[in-house]
Amino acid sequence: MGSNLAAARVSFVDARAAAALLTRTVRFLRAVLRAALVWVRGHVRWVLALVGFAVILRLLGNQIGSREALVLAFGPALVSAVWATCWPVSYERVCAGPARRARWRRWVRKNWAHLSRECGLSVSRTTKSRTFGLAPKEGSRFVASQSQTVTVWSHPRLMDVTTAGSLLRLMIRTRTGQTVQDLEAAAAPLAAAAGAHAYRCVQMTPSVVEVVLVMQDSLTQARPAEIPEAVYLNAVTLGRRQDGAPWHLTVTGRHTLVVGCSGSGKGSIFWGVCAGLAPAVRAGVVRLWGVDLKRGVEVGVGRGIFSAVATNPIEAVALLTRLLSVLEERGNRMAGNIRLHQPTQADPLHVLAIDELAVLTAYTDAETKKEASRLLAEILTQGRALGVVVLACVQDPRKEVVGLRGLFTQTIALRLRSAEETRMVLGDGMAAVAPAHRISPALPGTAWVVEEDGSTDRVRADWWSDQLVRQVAALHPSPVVEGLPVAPAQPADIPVGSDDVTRADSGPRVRATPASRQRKSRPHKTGSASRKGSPSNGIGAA
Ligand SMILES: Nc1ncnc2c1ncn2[C@@H]1O[C@H](COP(=O)(O)OP(=O)(O)OP(=O)(O)O)[C@@H](O)[C@H]1O
Repeated sequence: MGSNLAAARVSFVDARAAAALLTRTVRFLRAVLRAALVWVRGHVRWVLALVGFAVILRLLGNQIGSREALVLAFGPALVSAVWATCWPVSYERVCAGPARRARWRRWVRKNWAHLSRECGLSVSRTTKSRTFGLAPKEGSRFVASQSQTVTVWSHPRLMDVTTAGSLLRLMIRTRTGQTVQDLEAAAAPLAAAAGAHAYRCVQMTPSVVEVVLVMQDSLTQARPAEIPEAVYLNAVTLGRRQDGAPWHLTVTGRHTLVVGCSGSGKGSIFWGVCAGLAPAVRAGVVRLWGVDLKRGVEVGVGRGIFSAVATNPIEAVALLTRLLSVLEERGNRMAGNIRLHQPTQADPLHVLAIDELAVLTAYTDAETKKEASRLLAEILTQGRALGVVVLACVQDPRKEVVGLRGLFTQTIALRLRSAEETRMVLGDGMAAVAPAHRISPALPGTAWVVEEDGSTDRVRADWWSDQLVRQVAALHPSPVVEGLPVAPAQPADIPVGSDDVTRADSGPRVRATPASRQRKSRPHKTGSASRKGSPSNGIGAA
């Protein structure tokens, strides 16, 4: 009985293994067949010519030649299909990628005259031409001329066509009477004709423009962020550009405004900057100040890397007041000595990161709003040279919501609701070349940015999960906790008396700034904060 059961179990396991093997084999064969069909479709002329040749040979009675022609027709399809199915990466690198790029280049070169004409880049003029020839007349020949009207086209010169990865680059020189703006205006129809996902124009010289067509969208796949290890001050790597190159955002000396509707992925950029600076925070050369007006849900996850956190408008005003005092003290110290602040451990770069700026500048009571806007405007106007920079995220870019929009020196447009919003965020005329309002909701973290040279680029931020943020916060905690001004009436709420508390647990030690010591004992000057009483526990406890 027992041996029967064991035998039945063995045969059941065998049957399951056989079924699994069969399923895998069928799947593999289906994938090979699909790849072979793709290959045949891409080389249809080659296949048809050889099949035709094989048929002719067979009709002529040459069996062997006919078989060889068929092997030549379908052999490469089979080899490519097996290669592509089993080793897709090497197939793409060695075979499919170079062949595809060569096809793009050939297509542009071959069709340039047609493309340029259809995209409105060429002009034509009609001229009369006269042809001369010999005509017979009464037995003798004489020279006769014939006049006809011909159309002569003049195209901009296609100087070079290059490819790299999924990019097709066309270097175009204007024809006489044309401007680079004409070339840029034709980039959209050129991209549509080439079936490109996106495009951008870079002006190389006063008469040469490089049109970069993105033939395959490399931003469709979300990519998780990596825990930063090196100390970078000037810039952080936020994700990738549409050509696959890393997307670096300059932090030092810039105030950054991130605009995107709900769910557009502002969190990725917020954490890309804050977590990207975390090693520098731990080293003591950067100090992060967090204002999270979504009740602290965003900053709460990685609170450890912040020196100070505010989670409601009242706390935010207190935090801004404190930061402004740091800025003023630094300004007094720098006056007449240096013009641009250089971050050091004793004198770090201060980064104020605000999530949901609108709560502070539009959706709170009038007095708090006014005070917050005043403080923020001062920080924005004076901070750049004094080593205090701002990163602010907001959903609604309208002037009545973000009145300080013009004081930010760089903007990132995530998914927006309308072309009008794109214009507000990126500037006049940008809705056509950087259409942030057309970003798919399925691609959160995708944004349009305007480069320093005025060119635009599409980028996608890497994805910061809560777990990753927590890991970064645990790995790179801020060695300093800023004490913020509190109203004397309720001093017990926050760790008063420890202005700059040096954390005992980890990281390099950073001494308190003289300013913070001076301000420690002063009563809070800001009307709204002191009026409303003490900020809650959210402040000062990083
Ligand atoms: N870079 C990214 N890559 C992939 N998915 C992302 C990325 N960024 C965000 N997401 C996804 O989009 C969702 C919304 O992101 P996020 O919370 O950052 O949006 P938000 O703009 O801050 O929205 P809200 O203003 O409503 O808080 C996330 O839960 C996540 O699933």
